[in-house]
Amino acid sequence: TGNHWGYGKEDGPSVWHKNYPVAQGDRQSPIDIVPHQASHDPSLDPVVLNYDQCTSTKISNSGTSVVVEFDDSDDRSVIRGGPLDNPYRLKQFHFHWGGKGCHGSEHTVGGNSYASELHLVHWNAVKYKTFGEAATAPDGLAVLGIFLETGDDHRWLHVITDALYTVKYKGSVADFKGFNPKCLLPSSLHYWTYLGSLTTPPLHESVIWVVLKEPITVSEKQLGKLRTLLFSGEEENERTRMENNFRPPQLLKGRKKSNSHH
Ligand SMILES: COc1ccc(/C(C)=C/C(=O)O)cc1
Ligand SMILES: [Zn+2]
Repeated sequence: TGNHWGYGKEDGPSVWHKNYPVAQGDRQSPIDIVPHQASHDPSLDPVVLNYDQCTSTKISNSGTSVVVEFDDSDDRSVIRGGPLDNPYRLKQFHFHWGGKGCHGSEHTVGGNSYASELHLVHWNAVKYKTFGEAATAPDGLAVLGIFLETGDDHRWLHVITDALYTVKYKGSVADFKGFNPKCLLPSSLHYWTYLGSLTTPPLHESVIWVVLKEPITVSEKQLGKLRTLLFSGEEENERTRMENNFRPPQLLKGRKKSNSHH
């Protein structure tokens, strides 16, 4: 039932346009970010993250990624400043990653991809009443993208990877309280920004993207734990490991190169 999409040969990014024609729109994400072509915009303010009162509520396997949800009933956890005219409330974060040793980020930088990419999804609760409404508005969502490169263990990522066994199968949900995503930020909030879209169906062109220039470092072992998740549900015969759940870069279609805050 419903529009089943995924990352396989038959249901992957190359055929999403059949059920979601906006996939061929003129502000689709992700994109290849070309640093030297990114116009440096001195009027761009720093991005500010107020995650201090931020606490997670649950973790789930959406069938396409692992998602950590937040209580977005007030403005306790917001992103503001930068290219944003309002504060945007944190709703959830999720990851995209590759297979063993190969790349898995969605945005690329000068044609190079990272091992993984973390997306913190926020919505404009000043202008819109619900997340669903914001998700279809041109300035409805702000997604903070953070690249993950492989190296040493990340000292806090284990809090997430140690909980993955509770959400192995599509559709599983578990309590996941008290996690503050502040611990997943790199030291610098220097960023690129551009107008784009969701990178999974329904691919709404409703996202102001803020992609941090500095990656965080995680170990191959920690990434490997993401790959122990399954795309498939507990009742399915096929056990398909969750990996390569990333959409490749899309055409700029006349968009100006990303703006850059030093
Ligand atoms: C209204 O339905 C939605 C479904 C997915 C999403 C996201 C947040 C997609 C993505 O992360 O690319 C938003 C709304
Ligand atoms: Zn994403």
